[in-house]
Amino acid sequence: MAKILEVRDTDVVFSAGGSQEKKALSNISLAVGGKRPTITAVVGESGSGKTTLIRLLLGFQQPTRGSVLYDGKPIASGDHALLASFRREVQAIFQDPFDVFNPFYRIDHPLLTPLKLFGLVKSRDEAYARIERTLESVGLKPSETLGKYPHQLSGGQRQRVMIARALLLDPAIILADEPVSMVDASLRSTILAILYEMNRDLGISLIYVTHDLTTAYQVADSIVVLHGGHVMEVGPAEDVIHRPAHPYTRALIEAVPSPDPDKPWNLDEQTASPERYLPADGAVGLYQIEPLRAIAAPLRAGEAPTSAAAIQLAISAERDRAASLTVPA
Ligand SMILES: Nc1ncnc2c1ncn2[C@@H]1O[C@H](COP(=O)(O)OP(=O)(O)OP(=O)(O)O)[C@@H](O)[C@H]1O
Repeated sequence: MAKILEVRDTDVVFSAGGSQEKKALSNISLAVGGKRPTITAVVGESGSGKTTLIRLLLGFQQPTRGSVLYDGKPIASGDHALLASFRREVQAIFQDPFDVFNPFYRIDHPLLTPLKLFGLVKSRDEAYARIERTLESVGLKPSETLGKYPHQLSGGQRQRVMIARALLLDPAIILADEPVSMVDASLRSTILAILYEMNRDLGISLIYVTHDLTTAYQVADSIVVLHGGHVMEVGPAEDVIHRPAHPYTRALIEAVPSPDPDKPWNLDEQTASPERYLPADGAVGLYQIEPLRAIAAPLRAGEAPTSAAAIQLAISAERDRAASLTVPA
């Protein structure tokens, strides 16, 4: 059964010079994984503690109080078997894919290394077959990706290679720290759709960290609102957005920009035609669209497209378009 990754009653306090202290996280409890794969969005402004939370969940940051548990056991317990499964089953996707890749290695290197490290393949051919399959699953052409150096790929391609790298290890949980904040709007849709499909089709649980409530609403089952290291509000995405309980959440929602300044962010217009949200260049508008999670099943032949399904098709078309772009030499 899928394991649970959990932080329980944790504080993280940093030294802020001299006797000064900065409490980056206060009394945080959060769990992800388990039987039903979910997407949990952690939403907060700059400095709210989002990255500290991800670092805590990855075991890169020690809690000052409380514990980080995987499969019910503290990851800091020195249990090597637990740590090995944690390192393979819990993967991360970061904001800036350029930071992650060593510029002196071809893109093949960071894809081959974890496969070898975890003993997941018996031969180089098997490794490449697996890598090629995974690259294709995130909309990349292996022939245009492998053998290249990181700077020869676009930001969106690098981001997808990073997602492929996480997927190669067949993870149960993915922690995505602002995975779309450095890419343009059309790639944002593509990458969000990939994250959504990882959850729906591969049964991976995700924590999606973002400062953007609209994309959180689009993909997440539940939303955690973080402010000053405290959880302000947590609940199903529908409730947090439509019926925010905390004044801070209400303020965040009111601050979401609308594509039409004369029109407020109106999530009640879910039955409206989706075409109005699709800009002429085919990129899917991120505002006022229906949540991807509303799509329960793919379209069947002859079935009238719902507006949500039409958006999904537009996203797929956009992904195909992005995948067909050739890499400049
Ligand atoms: N190593 C550190 N030493 C001291 N203070 C830190 C350290 N890391 C983070 N902080 C502080 O903790 C708070 C939370 O930082 P964190 O990076 O988690 O926020 P964030 O929500 O990810 O912000 P952003 O969206 O800008 O990346 C901030 O006030 C930050 O200055």
